[in-house]
Amino acid sequence: MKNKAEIGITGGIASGKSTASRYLQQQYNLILCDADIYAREAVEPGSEIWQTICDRYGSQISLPNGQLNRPKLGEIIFSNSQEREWLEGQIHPYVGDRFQGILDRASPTHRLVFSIPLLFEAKMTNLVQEVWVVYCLPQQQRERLMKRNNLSEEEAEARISSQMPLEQKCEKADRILDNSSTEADLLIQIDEAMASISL
Ligand SMILES: CC(C)(COP(=O)(O)OP(=O)(O)OC[C@H]1O[C@@H](n2cnc3c(N)ncnc32)[C@H](O)[C@@H]1O)[C@@H](O)C(=O)NCCC(=O)NCCS
Ligand SMILES: Nc1ncnc2c1ncn2[C@@H]1O[C@H](COP(=O)(O)OP(=O)(O)OP(=O)(O)O)[C@@H](O)[C@H]1O
Repeated sequence: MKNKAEIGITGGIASGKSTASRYLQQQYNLILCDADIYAREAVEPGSEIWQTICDRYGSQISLPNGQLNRPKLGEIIFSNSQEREWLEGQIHPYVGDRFQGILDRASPTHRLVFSIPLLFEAKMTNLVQEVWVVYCLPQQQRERLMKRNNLSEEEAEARISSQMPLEQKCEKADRILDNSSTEADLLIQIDEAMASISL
């Protein structure tokens, strides 16, 4: 059993968390545990949370194969903060329990990195020893998100503004990774960080 993961990676949507955490997994053999995966697991067809969501939003929210219509759910929750908080209230306890279960089962020799987009918002800082925030400039974040998810400027802005401002996350960070230059530059900063904490 472990009390905490060595590193918690957070940041803004599309700021570069996956890029950073994948590198820690591949280059440094840390075991990567990703909140987005657990949030998807929580709403697998047939689960209790899936049923609760279907009951609330009706047939518009599921696809013919039973999976949730994620773009539709995104439209609903990113344009209405009450609905977003309701959905988070369903999913975050499941995600928190999932991380706790991993700590309970981990051997002290395992080195873990938890990637948690809403680490501060969902009050999950107690799960990790150090919080690393991946930062990029607001305009880059918007452009990367629009490009990757094929969103309009307005849709991208709604998603970004539903999270704690990235500047505020940086103030709470133990370490800031600046991803406003190239991806290669981000990886160099990770190498420097890893050298200084000798994991
Ligand atoms: C709204 C949903 C269905 C949209 O799904 P979609 O496949 O388009 O996006 P995906 O799940 O890959 O999330 C992409 C990114 O959006 C951001 N994001 C997700 N949920 C939220 C949220 N509630 N508030 C702010 N940002 C969020 C995160 O940075 C995440 O990495 C989905 O994001 C969801 O179920 N969100 C609620 C669960 C949650 O809070 N997840 C974050 C785990 S800490
Ligand atoms: N330094 C960079 N320069 C240009 N594009 C980048 C850079 N770093 C990441 N990207 C691109 O930006 C997008 C977001 O990166 P990534 O998926 O790592 O972010 P994320 O924080 O994990 O996103 P999400 O919150 O949506 O899960 C990806 O398409 C990625 O290829």
